[in-house]
Amino acid sequence: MNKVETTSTQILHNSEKNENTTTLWMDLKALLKVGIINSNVMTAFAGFWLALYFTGASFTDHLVTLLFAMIGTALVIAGACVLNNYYDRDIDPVMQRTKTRPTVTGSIPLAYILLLGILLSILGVVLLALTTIQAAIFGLIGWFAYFVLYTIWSKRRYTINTAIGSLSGAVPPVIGWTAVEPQLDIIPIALFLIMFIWQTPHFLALAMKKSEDYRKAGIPMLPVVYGFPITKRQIVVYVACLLPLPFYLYSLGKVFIILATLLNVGWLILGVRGFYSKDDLKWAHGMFMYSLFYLTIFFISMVLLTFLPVVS
Ligand code: HEM
Ligand SMILES: CC(C)=CCC/C(C)=C/CC/C(C)=C/COP(=O)(O)OP(=O)(O)O
Repeated sequence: MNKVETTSTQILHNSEKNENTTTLWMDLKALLKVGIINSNVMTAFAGFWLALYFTGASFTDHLVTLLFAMIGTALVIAGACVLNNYYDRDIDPVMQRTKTRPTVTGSIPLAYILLLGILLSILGVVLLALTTIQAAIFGLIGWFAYFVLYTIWSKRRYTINTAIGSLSGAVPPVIGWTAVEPQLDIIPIALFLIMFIWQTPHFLALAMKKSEDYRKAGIPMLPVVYGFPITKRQIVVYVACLLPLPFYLYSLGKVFIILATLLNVGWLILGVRGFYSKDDLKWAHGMFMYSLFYLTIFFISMVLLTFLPVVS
């Protein structure tokens, strides 16, 4: 084979290989739900950081703890997400949003996916146990709440599935805190409550957008069973319940309280406007996008504000 032919064959082979590599990477990202893992590790880090700050523990003395806590949290969440996708392999083909997952396309053998979910979960809990036993226990609680109480028990049966799923998503900040300070106090409890309440508007807005998909898959999300008006009311009530919660974090200072309250009031105004909106799906998309903006600003500002000379 002459030089030119070899080169062009190689280019073709490399581009196919590259495509397969990209496809495998995209499959793994979808399987692990990397977007949800990243943001849950962010809330776990905030819990970790605030534990250092309020106990006066040194950051440099806790570098290994930080590594085990963050990687452990990511792995136990990844394991739960992989097992959730494995369990939902019968309904995911029905929904536009989930039908390209490897559990549906078969691009990764199901046996490997099941094994991966189990191994990631075990490894994650072991790493958390290397910080404190309390962090490992909360990791197990989050895993159980997500994979057993939400995915297996409530997701396909009850509209309250979202509140049950929220128990799991509220655990990561507590994992981060207890990796440093096994004793709970008002700070991790407030972070748990904020995450618990935040998830319902975050998800119900999305459930409105995807309600036809969920109806086809037979999943009893609130907007599927009771319609948009009730869902909009629930979303606004939950957002209103966020208003008092930043005041439990008063020890973070006035700047944080003002910022967090502005975030809450902004979300509430956007929520109430939904009662007068002509385009429910556009409004729901705005509420969902605001939930991600809220989460990021809320948790990053908590950490950054501890660098202020005096947290006033
Ligand atoms: C009841 C609990 C929750 C439910 C039902 C839920 C559901 C969802 C769904 C279905 C999506 C769309 C994913 C897709 O496009 O395939 C999503 C996206 C997202 N969720 Fe949640 N979620 C919950 C809790 C959380 C928590 C606790 C966090 C973070 C701390 C979070 C962060 C995100 C992020 C960052 C995205 C956008 C990135 C992505 O699509 O991967 N969610 N959520
Ligand atoms: C410590 C620990 C394990 C914490 C769990 C953190 C976590 C994964 C929170 C998200 C919870 C949730 C209900 C996600 C949606 O699943 P879904 O099945 O409704 O989403 P899908 O339709 O996209 O599959």
